[in-house]
Amino acid sequence: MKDGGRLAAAIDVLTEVDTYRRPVQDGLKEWGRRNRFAGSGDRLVIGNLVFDALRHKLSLSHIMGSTGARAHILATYALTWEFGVDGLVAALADDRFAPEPATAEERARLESADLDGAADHVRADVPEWLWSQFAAAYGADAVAEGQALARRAPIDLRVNRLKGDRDRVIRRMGHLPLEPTPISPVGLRLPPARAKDKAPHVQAEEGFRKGWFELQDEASQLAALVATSLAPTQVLDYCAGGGGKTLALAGELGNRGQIYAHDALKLRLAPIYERLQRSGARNVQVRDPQAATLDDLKDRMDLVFLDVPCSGTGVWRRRPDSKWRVTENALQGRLREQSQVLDAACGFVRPGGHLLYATCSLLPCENQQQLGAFLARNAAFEPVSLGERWGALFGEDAARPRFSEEGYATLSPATTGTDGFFIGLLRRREEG
Ligand SMILES: C[S@@+](CC[C@H](N)C(=O)[O-])C[C@H]1O[C@@H](n2cnc3c(N)ncnc32)[C@H](O)[C@@H]1O
Repeated sequence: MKDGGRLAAAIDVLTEVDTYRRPVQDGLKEWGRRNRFAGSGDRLVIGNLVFDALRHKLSLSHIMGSTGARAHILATYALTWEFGVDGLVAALADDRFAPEPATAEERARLESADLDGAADHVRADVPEWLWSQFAAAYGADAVAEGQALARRAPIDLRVNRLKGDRDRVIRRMGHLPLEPTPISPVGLRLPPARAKDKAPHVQAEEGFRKGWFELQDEASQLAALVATSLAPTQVLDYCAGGGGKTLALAGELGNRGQIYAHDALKLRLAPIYERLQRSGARNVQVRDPQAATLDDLKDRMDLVFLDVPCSGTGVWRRRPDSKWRVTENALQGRLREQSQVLDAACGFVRPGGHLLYATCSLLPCENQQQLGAFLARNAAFEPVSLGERWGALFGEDAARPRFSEEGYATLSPATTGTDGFFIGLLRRREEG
């Protein structure tokens, strides 16, 4: 396919995604079934166009004076992908499967790419109903935070210290442009793919199959490093899911102590068994909720790690379609789950032990406010400031997240170059 036909296909897919609020991957699959002539390269470019259009949905609507899929896709090609108006006009002229040529008004709007007079949430590409929370939390930086969340994310790898170190992985994977991550000492980063390019499929690498590394954003790596810096020997990963954090904790604990991996949903734990095998971790016990209870762990854990379900506002770079699907109702549901998880899991912490609460959200209601409410219900716990530890853990020159009064850390693409992520550390008082 030429670019003209790909632009037409992207408009079709985006129309479907917008109309039925479908995940992009479903829309792409359906389009692929109906158009079997398209190759994988075509599907990649079509997908990239749709995802990038969704990243900038509000600002592109303002520039184009239209909320339609055609306007968004044409603007993505000309502006975000930097083919310019001439490049777009040429692509549309060059292919009989292309959409209609750009109108004079479309061309003029693309030429001026004017965001003057656009509201802040439009310039930030943040859904309007969430803007008051963003603005309250990030003040003068809120637009920059939103804009950083609208860019493509790099691919971060976490090197598994049970199997080697960062230098070895760089040496053995010299065909990829890997760079050490700026903050995490076990992270490696690949730059985001540009425009039509395909991101490298790192899971096809020999090193992945051998367990030298896992895919994991730097923010999640840092949460695990904060946790293991407490040198815990008994750890409960209460919301272990597919095991991303469990594996990171295990990689740092060097097979010492015991990690219990639990999740409310047996199905969510399914990938963990194969991942643990690949990683070489031998100190992880998976507690399937249907087969085992956690009663024997009450009051015994040095550390309870809570990677709770959340709105996912911090990972919009990776899932731009989720930005427009999240609803007030869903957010309220997550808030209820988070407080239930906190109340259910805190009883496993031993006196003097720690509870680490993490979300991939940038909304204070899911983060510091959720912990504030928990502390009001549980006098046995107190906050532990990460602000004072950050430099000692990651180096005095390391980028610093925003720290709340209590010392909770909020990481974000704009401040730490990571996904948006919250880490709050609490300690159970000795007498609690
Ligand atoms: C953010 S995901 C965890 C991701 C995982 N830690 C990782 O790094 O791959 C949140 C998990 O919490 C689980 N969950 C939700 N409610 C729960 C509850 N009440 N108790 C335990 N787990 C719960 C969900 O099933 C989901 O797997």
